[in-house]
Amino acid sequence: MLDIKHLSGGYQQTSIIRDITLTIETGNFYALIGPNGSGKTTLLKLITGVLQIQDGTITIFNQSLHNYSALERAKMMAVLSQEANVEFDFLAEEIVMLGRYPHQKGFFKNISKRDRIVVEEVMKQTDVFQFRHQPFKKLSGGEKQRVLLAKALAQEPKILFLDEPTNHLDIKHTVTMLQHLKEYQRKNNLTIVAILHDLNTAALFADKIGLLSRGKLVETGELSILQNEEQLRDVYEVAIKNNYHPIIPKPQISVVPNQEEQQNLGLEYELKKTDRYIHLAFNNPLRTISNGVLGEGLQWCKNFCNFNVRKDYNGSYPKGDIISWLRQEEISEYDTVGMMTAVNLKDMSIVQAEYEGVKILAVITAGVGNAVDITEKAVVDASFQIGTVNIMVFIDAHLTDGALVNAVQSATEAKTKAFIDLHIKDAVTGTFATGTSTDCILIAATQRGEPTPYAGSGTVIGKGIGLTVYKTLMEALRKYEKRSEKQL
Ligand SMILES: Nc1ncnc2c1ncn2[C@@H]1O[C@H](COP(=O)(O)OP(=O)(O)OP(=O)(O)O)[C@@H](O)[C@H]1O
Repeated sequence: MLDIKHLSGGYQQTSIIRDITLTIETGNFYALIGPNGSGKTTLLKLITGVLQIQDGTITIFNQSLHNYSALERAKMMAVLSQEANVEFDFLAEEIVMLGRYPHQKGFFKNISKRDRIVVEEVMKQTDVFQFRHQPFKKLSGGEKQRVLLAKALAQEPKILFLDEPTNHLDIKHTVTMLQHLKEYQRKNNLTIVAILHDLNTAALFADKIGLLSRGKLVETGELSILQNEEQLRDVYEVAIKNNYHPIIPKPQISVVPNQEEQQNLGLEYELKKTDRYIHLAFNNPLRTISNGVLGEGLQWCKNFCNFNVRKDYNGSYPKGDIISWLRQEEISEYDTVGMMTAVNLKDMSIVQAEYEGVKILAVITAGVGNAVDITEKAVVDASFQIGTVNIMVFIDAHLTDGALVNAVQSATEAKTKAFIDLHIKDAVTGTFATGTSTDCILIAATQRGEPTPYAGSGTVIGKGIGLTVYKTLMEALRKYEKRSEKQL
């Protein structure tokens, strides 16, 4: 355990670090974050004994730092400093071997078999084994950094101090280096104290965080420090929005730069309609939430497509099919929400309305062959009928993520109401259907104006969505009904 109490210190008479108290548990990966000049490197230098402390105490494994001899310290802690470009006139392997020095015995410090094994192992782990016979100075910045990390690991320290270890590394080597370090940390109960500038990297790999500002510790503790937008904004003097990594439950942050004023054309779009597909193209990306086959979840999209498929379509990779159709039409697959339907696209309904100054557009294709009452226990009939409701709602307003979810709810309530009013039934249970088994929905907002947190039935936008979706869906369902009757 590393225990720091009321620590102050710096250079000559200047106190850079002021009254810092913090504990780092053994086996933790502790990330020190903070803006340039906040004192991170100075704090590391005080902890590693490079700088004299002016006040306070540092206790490592229950002993004052000052009670350790130089050799004991070298065995206990290794440092990977920022000075990766020091010009050593050695081969890469010789540099790494220097890390074994505190473990070597005798006057001549002979290299043992174990030294060689450790050096080979750490060089492989840091992906520099292939450079072992090359002069250190001829390596690239990132390769040098990895060789110096290998040297630090060769020391087999109990505490590893890293000053911006990923500074020169590309994304692959950043991730692999930190993954190796995590593995090392777990296997050897290694304590890592790392200065990291990239807060998202810190969030992915650190167990605990310390936030420094102007030589003071603003906060130390859990990763939730990275979710405090206000505190980060005050310390870094830049607007920050927190969110989550899409795959793993770790916080991530996005900086919000001052945007150049861009013309947002609201709900202006071009509509292309063929027998095969409907395409609405907007000039500006819209904030979207959808369960589209393509572009699902929260995204920013400019293109919205609904593709017609045969009634017996049974693609094994529908997303891939949509991507190939988009490519044929030269529509970017990266900012597109793509849906599928077996409904005749001639029966698409489109309604634009305005409610207290908010414009709302609904584009719907509807069939009810797969109508289902979601509250009944019956098994869903898997046979494919022409029967999907694809709802696209475009709103000229600024919706928060929560409001987007609210909007999905409002549109869904309107859909169910239309089903009930038209007495559409679940073919298996005979009860009123609440939707169909493969319904798709998109809410897209222009994000013009002030953010609004709600879009439920108690709000103008929510009501607007409800009324527009209901009207559009009723029209689409009537068209579907007419065509079905004709076909009978
Ligand atoms: N050798 C030195 N002598 C005097 N002052 C120094 C010295 N090194 C750094 N400082 C000062 O100490 C303060 C903190 O510097 P430090 O390098 O600890 O910050 P940092 O948080 O690591 O910054 P960065 O993110 O830019 O690396 C700065 O104001 C810096 O000018």
